[in-house]
Amino acid sequence: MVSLIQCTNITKRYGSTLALDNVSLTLEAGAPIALIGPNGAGKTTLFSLLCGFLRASSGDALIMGHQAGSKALHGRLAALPQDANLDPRFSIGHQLELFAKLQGFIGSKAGNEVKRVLQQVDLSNTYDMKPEALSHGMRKRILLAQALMGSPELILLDEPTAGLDPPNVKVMRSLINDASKNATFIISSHNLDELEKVCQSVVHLDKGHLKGVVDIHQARNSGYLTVVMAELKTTDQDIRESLLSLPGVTAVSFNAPNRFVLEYDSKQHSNLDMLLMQHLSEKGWPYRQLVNGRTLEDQVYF
Ligand SMILES: Nc1ncnc2c1ncn2[C@@H]1O[C@H](COP(=O)(O)OP(=O)(O)OP(=O)(O)O)[C@@H](O)[C@H]1O
Repeated sequence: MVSLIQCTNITKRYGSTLALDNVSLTLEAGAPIALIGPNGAGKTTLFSLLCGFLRASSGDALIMGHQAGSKALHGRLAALPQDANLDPRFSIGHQLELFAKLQGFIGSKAGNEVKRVLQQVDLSNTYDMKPEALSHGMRKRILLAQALMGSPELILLDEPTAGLDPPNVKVMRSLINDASKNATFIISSHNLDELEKVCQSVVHLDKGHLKGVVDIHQARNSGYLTVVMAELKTTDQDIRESLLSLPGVTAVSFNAPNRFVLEYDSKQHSNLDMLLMQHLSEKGWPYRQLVNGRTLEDQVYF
């Protein structure tokens, strides 16, 4: 079977800057995939290479079996760049129709496709409006509609929720969830909490290197407990020493104030959560939340 994306030894240099360093990566179609990494990690560069906007200095990127940027991918891949914008001069319907025509929709089919994608993002009423009449969240949804045009199989979204308030983030998440039944999304973002809610796997870049590809939920649920404590009068060190005495506990790490991740042998000690609750209660250390597994942030950055 042909993989959705197959990158082999991709290197990209901008002059003396090495933006991607020998990245090899295979991704399959399916649930949304997150692309993460600190500023300058190479995320936008990787997106641009996959879209065919840039050429690798060396290495190969195949998308659905075709060279990135090749004509065979026309209409099968779409991207929403981080700085994408709408033209303030034209109505939403007008500019989306133009885009539909560029995609190959002819005559009334272009208008029908625009109506279809506007309906998909629940903004049919904006057809005759100009961008200035829309909120930031609505404009992002219009840009998502543009990416959905022609029903591409692969959609790359660069920071789709940047600058959105929580209700709009939720709407965007739900739209992506619905659309991911028919397309594979790769989403680049710094919002790990949000990615965790939408994506199944994570591609982690750092300084141009591929640090790994993680299946979020599989890694999350075996052998880790995340505990958020109420305010404590004791030290992290006291808690760590005390918890390390519990059966099967191998490590306790404090990655944020009042929050720790406990690592344990889940095969031998499947009921550690119960023991932990009892232990905390005996010690008089009240906790707010106890979750099986680790957050995405803990998985990739600690
Ligand atoms: N056009 C360019 N010319 C020169 N250097 C560039 C260019 N584009 C990116 N770079 C450099 O390449 C490296 C990777 O940049 P890139 O934009 O791909 O990272 P990123 O992970 O998308 O960062 P961010 O999260 O800040 O958007 C950085 O060191 C950046 O300064």
